[in-house]
Amino acid sequence: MTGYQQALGVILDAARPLAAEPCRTVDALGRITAGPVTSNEDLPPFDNSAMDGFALHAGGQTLAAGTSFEVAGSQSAGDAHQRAGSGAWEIMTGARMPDGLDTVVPVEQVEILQRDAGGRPSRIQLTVDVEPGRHVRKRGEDVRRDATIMAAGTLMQAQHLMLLAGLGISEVAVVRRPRVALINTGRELVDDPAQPLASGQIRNSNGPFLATRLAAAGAELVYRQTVNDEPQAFHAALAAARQAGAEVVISTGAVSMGRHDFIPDALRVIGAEIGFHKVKIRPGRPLLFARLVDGMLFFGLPGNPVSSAVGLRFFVEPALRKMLGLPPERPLRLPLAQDFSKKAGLRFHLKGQVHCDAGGRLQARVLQGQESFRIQPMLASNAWVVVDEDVASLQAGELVDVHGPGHLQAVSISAGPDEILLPEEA
Ligand SMILES: Nc1nc2c(c(=O)[nH]1)N[C@H]1C(S)=C(S)[C@@H](COP(=O)(O)OP(=O)(O)OC[C@H]3O[C@@H](n4cnc5c(N)ncnc54)[C@H](O)[C@@H]3O)O[C@H]1N2
Ligand code: MOO
Repeated sequence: MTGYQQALGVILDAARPLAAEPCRTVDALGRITAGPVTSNEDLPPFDNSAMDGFALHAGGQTLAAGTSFEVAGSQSAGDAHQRAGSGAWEIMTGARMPDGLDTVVPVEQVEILQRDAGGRPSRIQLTVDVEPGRHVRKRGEDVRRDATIMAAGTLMQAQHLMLLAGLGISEVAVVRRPRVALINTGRELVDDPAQPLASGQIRNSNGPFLATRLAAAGAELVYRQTVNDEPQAFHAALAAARQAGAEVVISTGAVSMGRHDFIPDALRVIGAEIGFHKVKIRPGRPLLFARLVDGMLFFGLPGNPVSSAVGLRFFVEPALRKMLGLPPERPLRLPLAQDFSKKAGLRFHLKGQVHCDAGGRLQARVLQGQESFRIQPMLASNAWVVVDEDVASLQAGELVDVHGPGHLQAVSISAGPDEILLPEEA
């Protein structure tokens, strides 16, 4: 049987980085930059006031408390540049500094000595010493024109869109999303939640989960189909996936030892090159990886819900990462909350929970209910705890590898070691 690292090597050899495509900034959430992004503008675009107050000329000297100034003009946010001349200018937060002025004193730090007929300040006096350059946000202080603002391989989130918007960058080069097809196999599966179950039927829970996770992993789901256990139906779905432009095909079910586990043979008859079948892991041992004749990558994930989740997270997602131009993931290393023992010779991927101990330090816990058919414990899980093949037991406090729920989703931290809601307690 293939070890996990060896299997990963086979997958990464087969996966190829994808090309860049332009993307409107407004649509760039969750996309990955294909190259460095450079600013064409200064941010802020001009020197401006950080406070509501009065703009002054200090010329490098501290202005002493008690100094008084005529108020020569007023400048609000949005006003174009003006020449200041002598005296102070009333100024609002964000307003462009009048030419010749270099310092702002907040309105709270002046006494208004006189007002004009309209009630506006016409003469002021400083109540504190004012350092030169105070409360002025300089042109380009945040970002200089021609500066690199993002490296290649940056996952764009709201803050990236804010900076791009702030710099007037309306389009970015992103890595094209890997196009993925999902085929759920099994004559027992019912897709429509409104349809009552006939005897022997179950609901297709893997389909919605995998579709959701694929989107979160940066892929585009171009085709999805549920098929029975007939190779013809599977071959038809494969053809439709190809037609839809899929470059990765994921199936669930029918990869183990049963009479209806047709996937390996159905792949062989169409000339697929099987990279591996069965990996030294739990859950998800019967997992299969193949390359189809046209170069499509094929992942045959086992049908049990958690096995399919592990297959996606630890086999498909590394391939997507490579296609997206991202480096391999580095797990967190966190102390284990409890003693844990397992079968040596298999790498375990466990429903885990990261939380803070009583002292506020992070810990990782292996949840109860690890069987691969059990979905409910996944609701208490915010991370995957991974224990390597050669390890048989770990003591509380030893470090373990912890992975987020998806390769683009960091571990979120639970407030406390919430017990999972077990069926008998529900
Ligand atoms: N004799 C052996 N039997 C099994 C072995 C083995 O080594 N020898 N391995 C077990 C392991 S481990 C797993 S995992 C499963 C994998 O089986 P398959 O990938 O062939 O999957 P199925 O038999 O089609 O389904 C397994 C299980 O999952 C349910 N299922 C399938 N699809 C879905 C779906 N879309 N949503 C929800 N649940 C689904 C299905 O009804 C079965 O209960 O094989 C073991 N057997
Ligand atoms: O290991 Mo199989 O993946 O479900 O139980």
